Amino acid sequence: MNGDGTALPAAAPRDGTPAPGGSTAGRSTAAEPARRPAAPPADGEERATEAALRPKGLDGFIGQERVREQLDLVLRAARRRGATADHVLLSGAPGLGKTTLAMIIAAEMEAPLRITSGPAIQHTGDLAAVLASLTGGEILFLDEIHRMSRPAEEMLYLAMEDFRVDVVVGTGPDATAMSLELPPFTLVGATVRAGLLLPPLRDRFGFTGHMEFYDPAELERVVRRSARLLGVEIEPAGAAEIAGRSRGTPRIANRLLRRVRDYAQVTADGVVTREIASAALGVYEVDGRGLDRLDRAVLRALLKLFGGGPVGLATLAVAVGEERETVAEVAEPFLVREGLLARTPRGRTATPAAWAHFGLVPPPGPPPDGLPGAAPE
Ligand SMILES: Nc1ncnc2c1ncn2[C@@H]1O[C@H](COP(=O)(O)OP(=O)(O)OP(=O)(O)O)[C@@H](O)[C@H]1O
Repeated sequence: MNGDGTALPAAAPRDGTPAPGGSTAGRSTAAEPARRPAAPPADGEERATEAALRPKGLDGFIGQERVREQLDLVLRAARRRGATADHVLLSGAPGLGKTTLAMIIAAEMEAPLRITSGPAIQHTGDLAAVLASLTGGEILFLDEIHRMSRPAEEMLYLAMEDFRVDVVVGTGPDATAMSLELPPFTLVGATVRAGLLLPPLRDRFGFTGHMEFYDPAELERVVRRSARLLGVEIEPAGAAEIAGRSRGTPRIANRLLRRVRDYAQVTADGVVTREIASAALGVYEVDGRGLDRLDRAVLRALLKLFGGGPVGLATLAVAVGEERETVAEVAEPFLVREGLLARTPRGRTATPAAWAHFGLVPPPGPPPDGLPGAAPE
C-alpha cells in the first residue's frame, strides 16, 4: 500500500537483460511494467543484439573520455571507502550509452542493478515500491528520470538524501503515515538533458556526466568491436563507411552494421567492404551524411516547396505527411546539429549547406532571418 492508494508494482529490469553483479537472481526475468507498449519485432531483435553488444566494464566503453575518467574516480573512491557510490546523473541523446554505463556502474561496484523508468513512475506508490524493495548497495537505474510525476520526484528527494520514504498506509480515517528507512543505494538517473530536471533534483546528484555525440573514429571502433562480437568480417574502410553515417550514435552504428551484414551475406561473400557498406546503406536510404528518408523529405520540402523557408513546423509537418512531434523530435535535432536546418523565430529555415547537400542553388537575395548575414529584425 502507499500514499496515494495505488498498488505497488515492482521495478523490472529492462529488455530481460541479466543484471551485472549476479545478485539479482529472480528479478532479471520479470516483465516490463505494464504501461510500456510491447516492443515490435524489429525492436526485439535490436534489444537482444544491444544486450549482447554492451561493453561490460569501463575499460571496454569506447569514447566519452571525460565522463569515463570522472566516473572511474567516483567508483574507485567509493570502493576504497567500502561505501555506496554517490548518485549519478547521466545526460545525453538517446543511444549514446547511458543504460550501458548504468550497467557498468553496477558491475564495477559488484552490486545488483534494478532498472525502471520515469514513465513507469507516475504514482508515489510506484516509487515507494521500488525503493522499499532495494537491497543495501543496490544500483537503481531510472531512465528518462525527467518524465516521473512531480509527487514521485518529491518523494525521491528524501530517499536520495536521507535514505527514507514517507508513505501513507491505508485510506480514509484508518490512514497512517509511516517513515520507512531505506538501505543505502546509488541512484543512476538518465535524461536527454539535465536542464529538464528541476534544480532540487539535479542538485541531489553527486556526479553529473554529460554524454557527447561520438566522433567518427570512436564510432569506427564501436563498429569494429560489434562486428567482432557478431562474427562479421569487416574491412577498416567498411567500418569507416558505417561510422560516418551513424549520426554520432553507437546505437545507430550497431543498427546499420546489422543491416550491412544482411546485405553482405545475401549479395556477396559476407565480408563488409566499403563498397558493400555503401551499397547496403543506399538500399536502406541512409545517405553519405547519415540522413535518412525522413530527414531528406523534411529538407526537400523546405527547399522545394517553401524556397528554403522560413516556414512553420505545422506546415512543414503536413508537407511531409508526418506528425509535428516526429519532425521536431526525430528529424530536426540531427538536421540542426549538422547545420542543415535552423529553427528561427519566424520558422524553419534551410541553411546554405542544405541547398548544397541537394546540389541546389539558393534563390538570390539576403539569407533568411536567423541565418548568418541576415538583416537584423
Ligand atoms: N561507448 C560505447 N562503446 C560501445 N558500445 C556502446 C557505447 N555506448 C553505447 N554503446 C552501444 O549502443 C547501444 C545503445 O546504448 P544504450 O542503450 O546504453 O544507450 P542509451 O543512452 O541508454 O539510450 P536510451 O536513452 O535510448 O535508452 C548498446 O548496444 C551499446 O552496447
